[in-house]
Amino acid sequence: AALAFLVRPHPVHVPIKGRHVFITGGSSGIGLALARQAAVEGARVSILARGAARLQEARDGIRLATGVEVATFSADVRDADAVAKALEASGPVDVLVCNHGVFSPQELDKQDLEEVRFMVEVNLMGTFHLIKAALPPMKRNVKATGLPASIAIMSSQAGQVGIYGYTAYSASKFALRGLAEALQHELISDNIRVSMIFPPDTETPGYAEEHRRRPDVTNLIAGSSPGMKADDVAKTALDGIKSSRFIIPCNFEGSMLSIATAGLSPQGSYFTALVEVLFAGSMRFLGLIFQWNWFRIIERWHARMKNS
Ligand SMILES: NC(=O)C1=CN([C@@H]2O[C@H](COP(=O)(O)OP(=O)(O)OC[C@H]3O[C@@H](n4cnc5c(N)ncnc54)[C@H](OP(=O)(O)O)[C@@H]3O)[C@@H](O)[C@H]2O)C=CC1
Ligand SMILES: CCCCCCCCCCCCCCCC(=O)[C@@H](N)CO
Repeated sequence: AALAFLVRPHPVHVPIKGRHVFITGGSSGIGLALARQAAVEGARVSILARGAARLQEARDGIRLATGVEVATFSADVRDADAVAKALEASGPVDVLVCNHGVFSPQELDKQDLEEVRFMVEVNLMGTFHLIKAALPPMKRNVKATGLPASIAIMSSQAGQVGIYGYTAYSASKFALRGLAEALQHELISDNIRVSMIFPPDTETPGYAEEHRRRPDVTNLIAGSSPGMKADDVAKTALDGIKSSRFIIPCNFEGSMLSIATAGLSPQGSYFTALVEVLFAGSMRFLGLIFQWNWFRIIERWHARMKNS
């Protein structure tokens, strides 16, 4: 009962029908699935990415599948001015989904510093650029309509646990956690909710590309969490955003991982808060078992490399 009183912020329903949903990385993978599903649910959808050709293909594909015309904006999220211009042109956003992301897995010792900078610039700074540009009109729109708005950030399970091969990627995704938790404090009085989505490996063009170069150890560790289809991640993400959930896990392992890494994140659901409190200890214990297994994988892998 104490928890029912404590949980903050109280959940609200964030409607998307008839509202402006702006999705970055909407020309491929999870972002494209999100755009398609938001269109089906009657949202006015805008998608942003760099490549105009893939944006056009995405737009045609969504029109074919749903009859809905999405707006497309070609910009690199690393360019704050280009992002500001795109958001100016798109009009006030009710649900901003910062889904864009790049990932080049490699041991840091072997990785180019330029690749590290690239992931941090796109995944972290790109998200700052989007939020900075979207906030003023979003606040005005919430005041005018009285409806809650949402800023959703696409993280990853590698944004909840750092694993071999993902030093820069995990760093960029962990940083987004700090951004999201602080941002929710700053925006709660404006009736703007913040959500983070934590998918496992997901079948997308980006993942297909990544899989070609990902270290075997990373494949083995990431394999601890069963992969998902982009449509399923998108559905889970949209449901969580509409329910103003702060932490949105995508599979069962992700739910356990979210309990093990709940930290002091906001929790609006009394039931989830109860589960977090009851299972914190055992999830930590399970986490230790996963780390025991991962270090065993790493040891055996290096032993094999030495002998070969
Ligand atoms: N696939 C997976 O296994 C998982 C993915 N994620 C996260 O989900 C998100 C989407 O991943 P996924 O669908 O696989 O990615 P894809 O590589 O399939 O698509 C990435 C999208 O982001 C756009 N994008 C990339 N860089 C920029 C940039 N600098 N500026 C603007 N747009 C950009 C791409 O378009 P363009 O290149 O034309 O700019 C494309 O639309 C990422 O944040 C990723 O970290 C999380 C967990 C698992
Ligand atoms: C209580 C303990 C339970 C723990 C079980 C879960 C273990 C998760 C292992 C890490 C998975 C990393 C996936 C990265 C996906 C990704 O982001 C890349 N494909 C690039 O996009």
